[in-house]
Amino acid sequence: MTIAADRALVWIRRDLRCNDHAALYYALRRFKQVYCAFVFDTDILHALPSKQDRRVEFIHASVVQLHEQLRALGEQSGVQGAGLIVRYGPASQCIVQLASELGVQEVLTNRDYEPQAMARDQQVQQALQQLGIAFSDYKDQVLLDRNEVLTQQDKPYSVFTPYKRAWLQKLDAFQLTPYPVERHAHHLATLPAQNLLPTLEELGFVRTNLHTLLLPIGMQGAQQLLRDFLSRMHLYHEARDYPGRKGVSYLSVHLRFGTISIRQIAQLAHERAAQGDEGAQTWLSELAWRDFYFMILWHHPHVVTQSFRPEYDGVQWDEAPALWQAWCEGRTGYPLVDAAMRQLLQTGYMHNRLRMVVASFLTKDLGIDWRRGEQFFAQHLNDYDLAANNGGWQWAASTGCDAQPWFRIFNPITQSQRFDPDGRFIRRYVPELARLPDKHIHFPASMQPQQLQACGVQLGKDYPQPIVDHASARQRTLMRFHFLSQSDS
Ligand SMILES: Cc1cc2nc3c(=O)[nH]c(=O)nc-3n(C[C@H](O)[C@H](O)[C@H](O)COP(=O)(O)OP(=O)(O)OC[C@H]3O[C@@H](n4cnc5c(N)ncnc54)[C@H](O)[C@@H]3O)c2cc1C
Repeated sequence: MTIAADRALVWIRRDLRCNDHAALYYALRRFKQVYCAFVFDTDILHALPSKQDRRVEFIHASVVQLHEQLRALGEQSGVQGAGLIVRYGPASQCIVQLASELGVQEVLTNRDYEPQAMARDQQVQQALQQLGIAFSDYKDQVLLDRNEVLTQQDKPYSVFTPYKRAWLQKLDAFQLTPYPVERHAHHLATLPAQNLLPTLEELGFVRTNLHTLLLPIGMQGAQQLLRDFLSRMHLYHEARDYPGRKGVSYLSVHLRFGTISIRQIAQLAHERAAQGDEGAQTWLSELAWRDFYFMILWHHPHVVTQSFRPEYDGVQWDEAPALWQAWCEGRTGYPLVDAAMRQLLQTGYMHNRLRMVVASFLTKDLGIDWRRGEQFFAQHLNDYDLAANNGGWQWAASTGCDAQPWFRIFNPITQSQRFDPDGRFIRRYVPELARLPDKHIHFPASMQPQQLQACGVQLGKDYPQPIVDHASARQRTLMRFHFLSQSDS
């Protein structure tokens, strides 16, 4: 193929890898010299509520790793001194300035679907245009893009099952073929002499407990997790709902920051699913949910602040500051809810079943607006992703597309009995209940004080009394949502 142009800049954002990378591949194929850059965006960093943030640390470590990977990739193809240019400042300005300094003809990047990021990209595109520099973006974050799976009337789907059916039909080998970046790596450019990577401290952040968690970082870490998951993917459909078991992939943070390619993992699942592997089939469905929520966010950006279904904005939520505080701190008196919230606070991760349980508990047992819970998750989840988080919260609160019906209310005790039957997960995060028998660990308030005492627990002192009575809370929720019964019937 003929190479027409001279230089390009690949702007890396939530795609912190150099294998199977759409924008990098197209840049290397079309340009003689390709630079890669990442900006620690102060517009995002300054808005974070704490200077101790596992995500910033994860990104920082992954950026350092990516720099090394790019350098090695260049060396394998005879290019010395390749790597990642790292800048700190408002991304929209830094990228334009860098593109101008390097004298590139085009900035290439992978497409983002969040409204704020799209506005930023538009601003960058306009600024570059004034300098005569082109801007292009590529599908990389998702398997099928916002307009690739539409109904027969060319409309976006709002129900998951038919979406998934159409999604699976479209998901052919072509969509899953990896981009062979390595083949064109001889077009990586040697970096300008001054290229220093800032330390985490220089970015104004301090270390968290990230290194103590079982969370390998960067491209290498993602592949390590994938290898582990591949050995048990066939059991996923049976094991995925039990937080006490190692049933899920734990890849979400890597998908969030693009340290792993969605095509790579989907291809592996697709091959196994085609051979009838039920675990792989179920896992592939979860990847479809991911695309589904990206698609919903893009077509319906109002979901960021409002209910997907406008009539649900009429629900009157409670302020309930004491209940809110107890939920945030994992002190509700419902052990599974408390264990889940403590897992989130201690590790930045929460199992999917538990996300559903605590979101239901906040909205339907405590009557608190889903947006507050969504924000709390946004602050604490390592894998926080606007599309999936908003989709998950609106599903649990019944305000979303294809959501849980409003009259279906999770019982936090039976959920616990069903999905953590021997209390293994509860015991890990609520150690004060460790000595309770399996039968009672799901709801200590049902035990006699003497029984509790024999297990070393005094309710109200060692562990809280339940902050609400589930049966009464359920009735209040049915009343709260009742005005919708006309429109739903
Ligand atoms: C209230 C609520 C909030 C959520 N917030 C987020 C969030 O901020 N970021 C996020 O990535 N996921 C979110 N999810 C979806 C899901 O809980 C996580 O993706 C999953 O728990 C991550 O763990 P895993 O990688 O081991 O998942 P696995 O079970 O191994 O699934 C593999 C991948 O599929 C995708 N996936 C799985 N379930 C969903 C789903 N329901 N919606 C969208 N994608 C899915 C994720 O990318 C996940 O990594 C939320 C769910 C709920 C109910």
